[in-house]
Amino acid sequence: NRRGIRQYNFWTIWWKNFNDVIRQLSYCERSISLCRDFPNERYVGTYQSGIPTLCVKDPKLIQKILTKDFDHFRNRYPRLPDDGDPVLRKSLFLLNGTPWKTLRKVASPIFTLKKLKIMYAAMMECSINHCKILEHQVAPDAVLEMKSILAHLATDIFCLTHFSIYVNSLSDPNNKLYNMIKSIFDLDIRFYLRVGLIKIFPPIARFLGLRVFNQEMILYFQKLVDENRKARVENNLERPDIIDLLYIQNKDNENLTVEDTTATIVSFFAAGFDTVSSLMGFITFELAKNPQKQQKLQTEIDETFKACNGNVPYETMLKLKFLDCVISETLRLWSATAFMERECVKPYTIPAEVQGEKPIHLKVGDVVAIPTFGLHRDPKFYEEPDSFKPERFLTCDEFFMPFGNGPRQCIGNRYSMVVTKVAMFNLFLKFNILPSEKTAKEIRVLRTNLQVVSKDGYWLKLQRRG
Ligand code: HEM
Repeated sequence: NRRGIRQYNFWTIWWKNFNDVIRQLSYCERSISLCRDFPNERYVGTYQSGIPTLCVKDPKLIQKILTKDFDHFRNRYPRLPDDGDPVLRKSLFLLNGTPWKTLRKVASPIFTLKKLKIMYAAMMECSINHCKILEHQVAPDAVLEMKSILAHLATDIFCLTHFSIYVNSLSDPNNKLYNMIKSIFDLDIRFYLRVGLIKIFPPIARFLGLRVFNQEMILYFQKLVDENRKARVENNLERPDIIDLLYIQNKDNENLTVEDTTATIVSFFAAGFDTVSSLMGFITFELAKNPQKQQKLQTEIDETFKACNGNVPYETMLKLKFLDCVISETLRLWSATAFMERECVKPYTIPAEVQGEKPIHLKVGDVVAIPTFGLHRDPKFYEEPDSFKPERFLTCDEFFMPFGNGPRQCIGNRYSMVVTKVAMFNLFLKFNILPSEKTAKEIRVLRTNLQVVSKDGYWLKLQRRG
């Protein structure tokens, strides 16, 4: 209020906090209510665990903050505290300043469309194999929790495209690598207690040797990366995968330590694995609830499959229009995070533009949040914002930032799109996906997860197609 920023009044803040605790609302609901309660404000003042935060809602201002004025907002607001772990500390997601810039420059060329083409055959192989296992091992019309089924597929694709390792986790659920990847997301009460203690009492946490992430998992990945790198260098091996692109083909590889490479790979898994399997889970859920859209997608898939004699080239896969619309509409409705955050690293002024506004002076350390989830469901930008209407993306040019924007946007956005296209193409080619008695009427988002996932899972019926 002192800086001339509108916010909820004092009692509403307390009432909303109380309501949040009682009803266990998710961050997504907060993101939506911030957008809908202040429809005409370009920005709103809010608090996150007591930290004053400027919540920016105006697409033009957001674009400026993320791109043109990026120099003022280079850092992501650190949600996870620094626990001294040499691997976590070097993760692309958490790095800031020059070390972030250097690593981002090294890692970005991995994910060009040309480089992703190298991995397309591996993605196709895993996906076709996965569907074959489902066809042979799962009873017709079985009701399955689709996210966990698709997490097996994501594991297989991630492991083959990162390390050239075949995991086949659906047939071998005890596979060590699969279980290590799953353990990244063991965000149980112990995880939050550890993070809380490291944040609030760092000396005690250091004394107790507490770390944010499971150290067995970090050491496992470190060993895997090290052995994988050594085997390639010693045997002059070339592989169509991310280790090859990041380390072997990289001219700056001497500057990349095992810790850098492990941290980069772990951050790809941590940032990408759950988001990709959730996206695929949400797509199956939305299409099960909207059978006409599913049929429309299957027509596109069947025609393409026939036209290519069953061998769909990479370029054709990328051009599938309706599949693209289905993925975009799902990303709009179910953005991976409720808010994106930046920390102000250089004083910044937001000039007054509208009557009643004052210039806002942001200081170093101030936090800016962008309510992506709420903006994607804002009726100002999207008609019937809570409905699943993929066709809107044939013409839509409204606010749409599922992968963020600017130099700190998601590095894996193209990779995610190719993996999801391949996986959904093969799945809907072979199966119809239908609701069952176990299917939730509507999705309730899990409050305790850092990413947007369904609390009740994605229980759906898998029916083989003719
Ligand atoms: C559907 C899948 C995914 C979604 C929706 C998603 C979304 C996002 C979002 C919203 C951000 C923050 C962007 C910003 O602050 O501007 C981000 C950052 C990031 N994502 Fe993703 N992501 C996905 C998959 C992946 C994958 C597959 C990878 C790795 C292969 C990945 C790696 C990263 C990394 C490393 C960052 C931090 C980048 C940096 O700070 O330089 N993501 N992602």
